[in-house]
Amino acid sequence: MSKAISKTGPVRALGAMSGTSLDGVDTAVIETDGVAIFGFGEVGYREYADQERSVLRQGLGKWHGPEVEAATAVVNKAHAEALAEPSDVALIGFHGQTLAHDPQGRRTLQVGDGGFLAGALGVPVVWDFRSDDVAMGGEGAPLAPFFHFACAKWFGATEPLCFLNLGGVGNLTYVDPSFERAEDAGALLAFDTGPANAPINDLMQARLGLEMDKGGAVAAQGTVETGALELFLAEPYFSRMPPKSLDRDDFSEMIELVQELSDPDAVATLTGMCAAGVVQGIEHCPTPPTRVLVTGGGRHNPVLMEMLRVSLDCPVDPVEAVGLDGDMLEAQAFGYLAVRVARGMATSCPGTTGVKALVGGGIFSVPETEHTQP
Ligand SMILES: Nc1ncnc2c1ncn2[C@@H]1O[C@H](COP(=O)(O)OP(=O)(O)OP(=O)(O)O)[C@@H](O)[C@H]1O
Ligand SMILES: CC(=O)N[C@H]1[C@@H]2OC[C@@H](O2)[C@@H](O)[C@@H]1O[C@H](C)C(=O)O
Repeated sequence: MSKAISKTGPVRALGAMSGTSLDGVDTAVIETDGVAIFGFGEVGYREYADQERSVLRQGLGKWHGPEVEAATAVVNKAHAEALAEPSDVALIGFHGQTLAHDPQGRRTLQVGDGGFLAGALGVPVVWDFRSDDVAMGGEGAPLAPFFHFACAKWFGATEPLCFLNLGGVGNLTYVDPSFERAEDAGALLAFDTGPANAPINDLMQARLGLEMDKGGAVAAQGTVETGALELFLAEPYFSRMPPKSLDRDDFSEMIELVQELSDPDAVATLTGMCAAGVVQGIEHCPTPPTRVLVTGGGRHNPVLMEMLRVSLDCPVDPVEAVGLDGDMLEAQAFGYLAVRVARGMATSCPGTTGVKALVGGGIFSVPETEHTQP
């Protein structure tokens, strides 16, 4: 297989994402020239074993030391397995696992070694997508917005709309598809809306020994406690102008706000907090979006989706409504971004991460030599 990436035309790239929920590695093929999407291909999923997940969990919030090394080994092994198929790809975009994120301190850590994976898989790997943006004063997240812009063009959107990712953390991208390029000032505004599923999962685990509130079944039995919700919304994060981003556990103390509540009321209230963060966030959009397209695991939670529908003035649908795959959008995004990095194109801009100028972040590692800048 040729190790060089052609300078023009579509590339078949494989993206991999290990998200803040710590459930597993999503992989997805995308065909793109770094601007337009030409097609979507095979998808895969490699779940973390319980023991692996607990190693990752122990690494959360740490920047170095044995826990970080152990988490790196888990991420390397899981991705070497997850990315072995399909083999006929020209490039891999490897996000890694975020252990810690502190843009104000100009540091962010996604573990996993792209140089090792390039050697193991025999395919060039783009990785460490966030560090350059953070080093240049950006938030380092979210990075999916350039891909969201391409998705809007792909399905023929003509009016401003939002993509909402409800993973462990929530993030929103406002897209104005009347602009020609994602880089154009005003085409994109993006930011993290607040905690999404992470606190719900944490509470479900701590109280009921369950991984998640499947189908919103527990929340559906409860009532949102408005006092706790108001305290949550008083957090300065919500009035801060975007772009802005969060670490997975930045709001971990919110569980204390629901400590005295019954299980159903506590879960309902955490679900309400996720929805309220989104509703508050949408107020920051330059114009009201004509629709909200929801991606990530939270779209499978009907209680959460209904809370959004009753509070927002536009249709709220899963991204499947426009032919996209909400379980794979982030993996596709990092395949897409890898092609942009390989071709020297930007991956973030002032509207997406608050960085002062366009940034094309990422390390490009080829199988023979490691850690080569593109
Ligand atoms: N059927 C379901 N019912 C309720 N919640 C669900 C369901 N399926 C998934 N979820 C929630 O979605 C979470 C997984 O979402 P997702 O895979 O988008 O997260 P992630 O990609 O790891 O996070 P992030 O986008 O923050 O990096 C699960 O941990 C769970 O909380
Ligand atoms: C630092 C980090 O890993 N951030 C993730 C996280 O998960 C959701 C939200 O917080 C988002 O900002 C980002 O991921 C998506 C893929 C992004 O960069 O667009």
